[in-house]
Amino acid sequence: MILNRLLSLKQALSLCWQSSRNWTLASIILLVIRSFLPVASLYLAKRIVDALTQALTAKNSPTAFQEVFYLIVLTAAVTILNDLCGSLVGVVQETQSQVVTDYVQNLLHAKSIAVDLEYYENAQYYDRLHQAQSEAPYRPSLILNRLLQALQGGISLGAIALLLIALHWGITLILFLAIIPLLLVRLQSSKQFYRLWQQWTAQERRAQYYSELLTRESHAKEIRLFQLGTYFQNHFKHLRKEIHQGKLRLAWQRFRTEAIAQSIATLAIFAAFAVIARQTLQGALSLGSLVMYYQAFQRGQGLLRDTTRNLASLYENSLFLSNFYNFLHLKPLVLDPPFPRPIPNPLQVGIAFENVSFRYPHSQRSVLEAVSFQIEAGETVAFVGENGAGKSTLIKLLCRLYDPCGGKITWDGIDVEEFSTTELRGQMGVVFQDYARYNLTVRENIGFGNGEKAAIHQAACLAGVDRAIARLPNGYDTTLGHQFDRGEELSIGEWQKIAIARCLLRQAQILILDEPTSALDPQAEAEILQKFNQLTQNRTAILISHRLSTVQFADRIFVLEQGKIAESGTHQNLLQQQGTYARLFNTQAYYYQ
Ligand SMILES: Nc1ncnc2c1ncn2[C@@H]1O[C@H](COP(=O)(O)OP(=O)(O)OP(=O)(O)O)[C@@H](O)[C@H]1O
Repeated sequence: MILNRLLSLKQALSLCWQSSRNWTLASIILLVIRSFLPVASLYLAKRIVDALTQALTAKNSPTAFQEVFYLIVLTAAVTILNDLCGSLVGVVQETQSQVVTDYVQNLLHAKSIAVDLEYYENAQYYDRLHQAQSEAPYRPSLILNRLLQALQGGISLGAIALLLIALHWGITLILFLAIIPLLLVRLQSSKQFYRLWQQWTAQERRAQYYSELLTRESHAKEIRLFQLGTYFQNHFKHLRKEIHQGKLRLAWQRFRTEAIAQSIATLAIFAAFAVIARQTLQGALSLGSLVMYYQAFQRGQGLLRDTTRNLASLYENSLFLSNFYNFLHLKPLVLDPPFPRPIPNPLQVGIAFENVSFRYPHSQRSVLEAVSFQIEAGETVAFVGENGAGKSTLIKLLCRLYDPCGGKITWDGIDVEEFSTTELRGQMGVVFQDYARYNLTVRENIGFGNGEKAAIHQAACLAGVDRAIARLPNGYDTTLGHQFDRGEELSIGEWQKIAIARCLLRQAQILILDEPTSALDPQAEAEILQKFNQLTQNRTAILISHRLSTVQFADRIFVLEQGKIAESGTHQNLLQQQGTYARLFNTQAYYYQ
């Protein structure tokens, strides 16, 4: 346990060091300077009182005021230096914490990209992500600051302890022991807070979800139409109230235990003060020493209190940071082989599914069962089937967003697990059913920094969105969506065409269109289909669609039923077979008559 905490501290410090060496060094230098200043001013106060007492006894000594004046100037200089360092610490800490926060955010983003898609379909992942995202960015610099403050307090305390030991070692020991209950109480409540915070994560996330529902454009229409606003607001308020009540209960509990522990420490200080007051009256101590010891007690108590707070905070921060490391240590399951094989380019034979079975992680339901088929290089195939038959799942497996639970997928006979995932995915141009809409310029939406102007324009023409782009105020440089200033919204069909253009721009060997024309008007659909041969020239293409008119041009059509290939053949073959395809086609054709 203690080892884990120490490891967390070490990791946090190395994060600070890696992200901001110079600022970390500056913090350490300021720490060293500020550690010795309180003791210096204590010592100077003693010297001033003693010099004054001597001057009063010696009466009219010409050098007496000179010495006192010199000591006062020195004390002023020490105080100014202390204030200056205090202000500098503020600047250094703020800058450093920004640098560290950005660094940690970068690590979080890099990990979010690297983890498998599976994690995004798992509530525990979101809990972890939320915990890491909400706490990790600022905890490492807080750890460094607390550690520096604890060290600074420790050094100052050490120096004060040396002063006090000269007075009486027993008193010093009692003063230090008296603070231990406070330290234990604070460590305990830090642990308790962390435990409760972990329990609150799911509630916090749910509350955040309600808040997003209420504030995002995506739900704005339905919320107004179905009058869901108050419903979500009440849920949000209820959850927040529960969390607040939990926090308040903890704060009261913390207050009660800390008050008792704090009183023990204060009583010890005043008992010690009574002892030195008695010694002064007995003439064993000078008045200057009395002042110095009194101040030493006061500062010592303050420092001890701060140090316990810093230690408890260090402990708490290290607990919170452990979530971040848990997140960083998530292991991807879709792995690259140690020595990836070059990907066949161009594909000679084709792609094959050999007895592929699949079940989503955390699900008992089998989605694909021993599915086998071959897609020849350059061929255009289509997958059709009812909702939930497993069509999109096939595509996810093909892109290695998941690996099959049984069987294998091959390219020219080589298992796809032998290729680098990045290279494999680089060979695929995919338009998913739930394609993304980026609130960026048209050019970025299609090219993302790749592709010449002409190539982007050509992709837009092929996808049939060039005319819509021409109507936008800044053409390809128009920002799309409502998120940012002067953004222009497109229709769903136009967004879909932009996604198709994005896919076409990639020089991918395999073109995959999952419901490519679901939002397109009949004219646009007809145009895309006419161009389809041109679009898939020299490429292998996979088409998924519920509109059977869209797929009849495919070289071969596979009908998926409950995770199995039920039929396959050309459009004409399948119609002649009088099976599921013929039934679905005739049903659709009937409604068009
Ligand atoms: N991420 C997931 N986790 C668990 N189960 C999933 C996940 N995605 C899909 N499924 C399940 O897998 C089955 C197949 O889903 P899939 O999306 O492949 O169907 P589909 O044939 O593409 O359907 P549609 O025509 O509606 O797009 C469904 O029963 C669905 O509930």
